[in-house]
Amino acid sequence: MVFTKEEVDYSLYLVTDSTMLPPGTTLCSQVEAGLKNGVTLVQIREKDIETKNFVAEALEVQKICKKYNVPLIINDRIDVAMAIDADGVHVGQDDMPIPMVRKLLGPSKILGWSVGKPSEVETLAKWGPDMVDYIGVGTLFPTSTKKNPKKSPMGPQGAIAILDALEEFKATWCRTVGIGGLHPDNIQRVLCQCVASNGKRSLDGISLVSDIMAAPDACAATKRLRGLLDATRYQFVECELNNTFPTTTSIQNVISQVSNNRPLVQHITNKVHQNFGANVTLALGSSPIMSEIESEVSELARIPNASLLLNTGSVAPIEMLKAAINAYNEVNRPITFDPVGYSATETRLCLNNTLLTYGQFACIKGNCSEILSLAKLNNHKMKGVDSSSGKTNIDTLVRATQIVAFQYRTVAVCTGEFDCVADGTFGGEYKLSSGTEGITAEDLPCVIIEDGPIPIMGDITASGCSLGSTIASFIGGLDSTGKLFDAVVGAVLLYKSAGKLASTRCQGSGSFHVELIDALYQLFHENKPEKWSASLKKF
Ligand SMILES: Cc1nc(C(=O)O)sc1CCOP(=O)(O)O
Ligand SMILES: C=C1C=NC(C(F)(F)F)=NC1=N
Repeated sequence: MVFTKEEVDYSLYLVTDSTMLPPGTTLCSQVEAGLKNGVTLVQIREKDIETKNFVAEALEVQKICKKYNVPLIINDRIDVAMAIDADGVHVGQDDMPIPMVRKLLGPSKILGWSVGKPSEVETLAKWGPDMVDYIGVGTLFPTSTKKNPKKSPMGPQGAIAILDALEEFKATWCRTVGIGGLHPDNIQRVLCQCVASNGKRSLDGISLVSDIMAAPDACAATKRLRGLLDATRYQFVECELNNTFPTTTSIQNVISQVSNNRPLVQHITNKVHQNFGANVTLALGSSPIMSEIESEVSELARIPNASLLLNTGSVAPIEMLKAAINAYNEVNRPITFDPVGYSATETRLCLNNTLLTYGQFACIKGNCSEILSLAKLNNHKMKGVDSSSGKTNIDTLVRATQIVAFQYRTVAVCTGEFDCVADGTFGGEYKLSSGTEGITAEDLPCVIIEDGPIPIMGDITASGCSLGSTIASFIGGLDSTGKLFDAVVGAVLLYKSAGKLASTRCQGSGSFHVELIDALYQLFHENKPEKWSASLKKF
């Protein structure tokens, strides 16, 4: 049977490996279990195997694929592919050059290429639509399946760059599958985040090896993967993600919910912020815990209304930070991420990028420099960890906030004299292939919160960090009907209003600290947002 290229379903692409089979299973039994439960494309990949055995194995697998009417791709071995009349071939960058492979295979066979950087996309685009039919985009996450990996994990943000290159070089025919360390805990995040910046395409599927080949129950493993692919929503928090414009009433409801639910706000943060952050959290009727103990993080995440504030000024070891992200993502409890000094040093850039690759955040909050850097609109390094002194115009700040919200599928906050809040969650919706159907970052809902300059805000420690505590409290305190965007906007509006109020009452930076806590306490417990001084307007 010959498959026309248009009808190939790339959604769940199994790549085999006979070196990781659990006891009692065979290569064929694992492949068949996959095909029975939703695998849509199979690739035989054997690194060190005698050709005779490879051919025998390929013929066996081919027979099973025919039974399920699924195409069979051979990795690297074009001779074997031709010998058994397989449906296609997959080659890597160091294998036989694509034009030669195409010449041997003929025009109707499926030809796949491993792609790890935009320049390789430019090359395939130049070859045109008769050459590469699909690309394996990776390595997304660390994996032990591929030996001597030459590529370091690119994460979803790296995949976005590849998708952008396909759009830039107009390789519209080319399909894409993500690969490398894909498992149920990161697949929906990948499907959500890996969208081209023009919104016109997302991954056409995922490709994996060990999640199925090493599974003692390959049927169950495949069913789980199929379920994640067929879902249309990635609900990474328990509250509502659909966006409506926040009103004083909806913000009042948020505060009532926080008051009633008294969220546990776990702070993993820098030493300077700890004490003040805990007091801000208490002023907001919430319960702070400053724990950096890896072994208790799963327990804390399971406490009702738990909420994590991850402020990367913390010196906690990266493994502990990863464990915390995992623990909260696993139970759909919110994480507020504050990439302090995002790109001020190589160390911080690497740490923050790793963490951003590693988890899904309900909110990413930063100052102008941090958000501009995250949005790659700030090509020079940040000056220290304080927000940049240079004035950036509001349009640029809004765009940067929207880009961060879009690319990380989160509610992004950019703080400064004007605070911007943009909602990039799309209600948690995602689609294979068609991305956000053309909706781009600049289409995202964005609000601006202002109350005039409050210069003294910059004269105390942890004022920015404590907005993080406020956001984490508000998100953590939501009921399942509460809306994420309302909570974040409400937190920023309250914090700005309290800052202004405290600045009118204080005698200097020392009393400002105290007045700020009092103002937060009073405005929170009074819960009359219509009286707050800060203004909220739609961008
Ligand atoms: C075959 C392969 N190619 C990769 C690439 O990055 O090109 S990563 C990889 C192995 C993926 O295995 P697992 O799903 O077990 O992580
Ligand atoms: C190295 C590889 C990278 N990607 C893919 C696939 F996902 F199938 F495209 N297969 C490989 N063998």
